[in-house]
Amino acid sequence: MSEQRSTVVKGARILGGEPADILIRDGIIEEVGQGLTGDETIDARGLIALPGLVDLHTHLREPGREDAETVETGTRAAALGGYTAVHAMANTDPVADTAGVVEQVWRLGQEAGHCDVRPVGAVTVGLEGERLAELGAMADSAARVRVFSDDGKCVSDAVLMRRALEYVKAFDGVIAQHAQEPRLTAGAQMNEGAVSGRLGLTGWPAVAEEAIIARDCLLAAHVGSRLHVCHVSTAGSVEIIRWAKSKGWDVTAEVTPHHLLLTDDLVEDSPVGAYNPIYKVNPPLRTRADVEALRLALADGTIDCVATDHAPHPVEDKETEWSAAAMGMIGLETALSVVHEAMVETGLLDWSGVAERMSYAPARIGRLAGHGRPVEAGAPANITLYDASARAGVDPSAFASRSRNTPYEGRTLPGRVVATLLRGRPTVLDGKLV
Ligand SMILES: NC(=O)N[C@@H](CC(=O)O)C(=O)O
Repeated sequence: MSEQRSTVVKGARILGGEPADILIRDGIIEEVGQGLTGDETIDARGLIALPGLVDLHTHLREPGREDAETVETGTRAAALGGYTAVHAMANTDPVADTAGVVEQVWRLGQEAGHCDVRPVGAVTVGLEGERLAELGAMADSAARVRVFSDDGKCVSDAVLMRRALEYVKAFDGVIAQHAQEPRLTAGAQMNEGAVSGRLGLTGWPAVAEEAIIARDCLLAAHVGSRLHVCHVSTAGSVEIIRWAKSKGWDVTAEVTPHHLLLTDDLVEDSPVGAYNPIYKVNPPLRTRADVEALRLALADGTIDCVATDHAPHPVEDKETEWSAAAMGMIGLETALSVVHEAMVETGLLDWSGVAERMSYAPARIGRLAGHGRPVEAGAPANITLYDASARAGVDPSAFASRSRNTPYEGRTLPGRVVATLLRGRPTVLDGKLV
């Protein structure tokens, strides 16, 4: 039998270390060393090699809102952002609450081929918070669902939450909770605090997030199951998660890039004026003190990973008055640069810390085989090549996402994803889709 063609990535600094060559054959890293040669060569001199990024929280909008994003456009954006796998959230139309829908999303991901798409299953039928969805059927389906979430809505009924936590133990699943006590946030428009007071917008108190996280940590401990907390946004939430982890409970958490960088002051005073819905997001942007606590928690491991909460919306749903605008920001194509600025340039994380929080941990939490492995011999060749010395203004018109609702337009961010390899096959080269 003839040997598969090989590729060598030349001179990459794995996790920012000394330059090395990475020899890839048949989708697997065969060898890491010096002076390696292959049938094809990718020049990676000066670039940092990271394990392919994994997102636990992506809204791909298909089926149902293809005007905002499709699996094709969202996974193109993911590849350009350095991702080799994304978890597609369940708040589609129809909702991903059956084996049929999750298999459809999984197949669309395979057909698109830009990165692996692992569907998230809804916890409750129609995200309505009344009856458990077919969790077992989704777990057993071809999509092999392990992460379940009603994201966008909170599983606020404590009995249902308990049952869901118990149920997923059978297949090592995890409930990813969108922690938002609904009655404490009825009509809420932005973080409750000094800025919401001045602007006259209904506040979204930190306690609405923290109360649910505290309850769910206790429930997860009570039934001995796994809880994952979506998009942690307050300093108080960090304290609760730190406490739950100190007890040895199986609780993990994510933070979004935007909650690591942006604050609620932007709603009042930003380069684009006040009341600009580009800053409207769920959970809301919080205070500088919250941002500082989230950064420290990500650095010390209290928060396990970064997840984008890439939430595309069409122009007509965002460019409207604040109270009518949709909540959400896109993030796949800027995530690594934002983490670079918030965590690496501040000295809080090095590149191995970034690899842990943007690749290893999310793959582990999602039980996603084949991703989140170190760049070393024997691992699948899922690799992101990053130019940490680049610096450029964010230009949304260049994005692959179908939507443009980025809060970073015009802002200069560090770094640039130069190439992404999915099982050895380049999905992005020279910063462009292959
Ligand atoms: N994160 C967001 O602001 N929006 C999410 C869902 C949500 O409301 O959490 C979306 O689907 O648009």
